[in-house]
Amino acid sequence: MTITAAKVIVCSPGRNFVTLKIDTDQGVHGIGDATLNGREMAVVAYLNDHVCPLLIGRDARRIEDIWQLLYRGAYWRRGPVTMRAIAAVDVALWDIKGKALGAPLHELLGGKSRDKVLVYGHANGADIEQTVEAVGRYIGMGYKAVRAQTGVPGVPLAYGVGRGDLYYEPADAHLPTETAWDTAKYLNHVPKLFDALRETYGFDTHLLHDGHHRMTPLEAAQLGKTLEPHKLFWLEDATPAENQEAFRLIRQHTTTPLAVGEIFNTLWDCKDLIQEQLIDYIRATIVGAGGVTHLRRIADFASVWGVRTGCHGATDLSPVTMGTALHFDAWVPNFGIQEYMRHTPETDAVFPHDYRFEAGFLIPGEAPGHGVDIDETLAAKYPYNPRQLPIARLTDGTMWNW
Ligand SMILES: O=C(O)[C@@H](O)[C@@H](O)[C@H](O)[C@H](O)CO
Ligand SMILES: [Mg+2]
Repeated sequence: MTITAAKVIVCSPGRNFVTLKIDTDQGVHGIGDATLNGREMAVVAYLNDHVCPLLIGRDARRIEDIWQLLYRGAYWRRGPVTMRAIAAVDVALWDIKGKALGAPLHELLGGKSRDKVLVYGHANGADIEQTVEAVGRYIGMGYKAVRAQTGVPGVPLAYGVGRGDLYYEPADAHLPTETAWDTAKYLNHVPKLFDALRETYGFDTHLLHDGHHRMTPLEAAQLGKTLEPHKLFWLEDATPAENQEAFRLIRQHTTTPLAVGEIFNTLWDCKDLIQEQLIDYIRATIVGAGGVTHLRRIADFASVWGVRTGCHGATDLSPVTMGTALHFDAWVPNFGIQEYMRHTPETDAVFPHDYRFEAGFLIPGEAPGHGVDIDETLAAKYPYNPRQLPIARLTDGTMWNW
């Protein structure tokens, strides 16, 4: 089965997506996601100029060899651009293999370990009252797990506070929106949110929270300790993780479960975090971490150390990544949870898919491959719309982590 064409499709049905379509001489095609929020065109160039020409004429069945070709063969390893390009090729090839064999992706991985995938939704509000109401709406929709973020008094445009009920897209302007940050105010305020949530809804719903890389390790340790009585499912991205050792300090001070990894690209970004059991959940996902082939390697390594998966699932990961992740989640033995931020109806129409939400779970579906396609005619109606993620500055103007 020979690869005859590889085409990059950029579209913006509400937000930007980069999609790779690979054709074969047997009439079977596969789709992969290569979206890198705010830096999309770098991956487009990487694919068009350096990867697609390498694929033509190769045997589409040799997924592992093509993965190694793109990883080792470039000489320059790792990084978000390279690994997203590799992920797009890898996912398209798994899709082709599934379609050629008439098997859904989870069958190729080893079959289902579970019939449905536990997901968490995103509830947020400008203040505690609004966030408590938003969490109630998610519980009303059947969610068993909800991430809660709230505005912080004195911190304009705090992370995680959306503008609508269901949809949240932080990449909102051609040039980055400036937001403010004050960790002391945040640390005083957030525990009050979780007091209110536990008082209102009890302990039957899993609650999660995202620190979005804003705290120092010691501040994160303090927050983790304060939130112990609230029994979070996890505290995410408590501190930046370039320095994996930073998590040792947090770990030594709190039993609040820790999750990190949405910006990780390879196993090398989380090797120490996992083998020293400094985290409980690894949040790397298909598009960020080199596709099914590499994420499976990370998950297997994590399983040795009792670390569970918690794939990133924000809206900047296209339905192609979501569909693929759900097959992965249905198979992976050390599954934890899957993030699920809903795509808009415009996005869903451009990417017809087989997965569906049912009472707090997503069901991957039984279509061959990953079950997600692209409607190219519809996609062409939504041209690229340059958008960047916001930046954050401390009150004295110092650049901080958004
Ligand atoms: O946990 C999450 O989903 C967030 O951290 C993301 O929304 C993140 O901000 C975006 O993926 C950035 O593009
Ligand atoms: Mg996050």
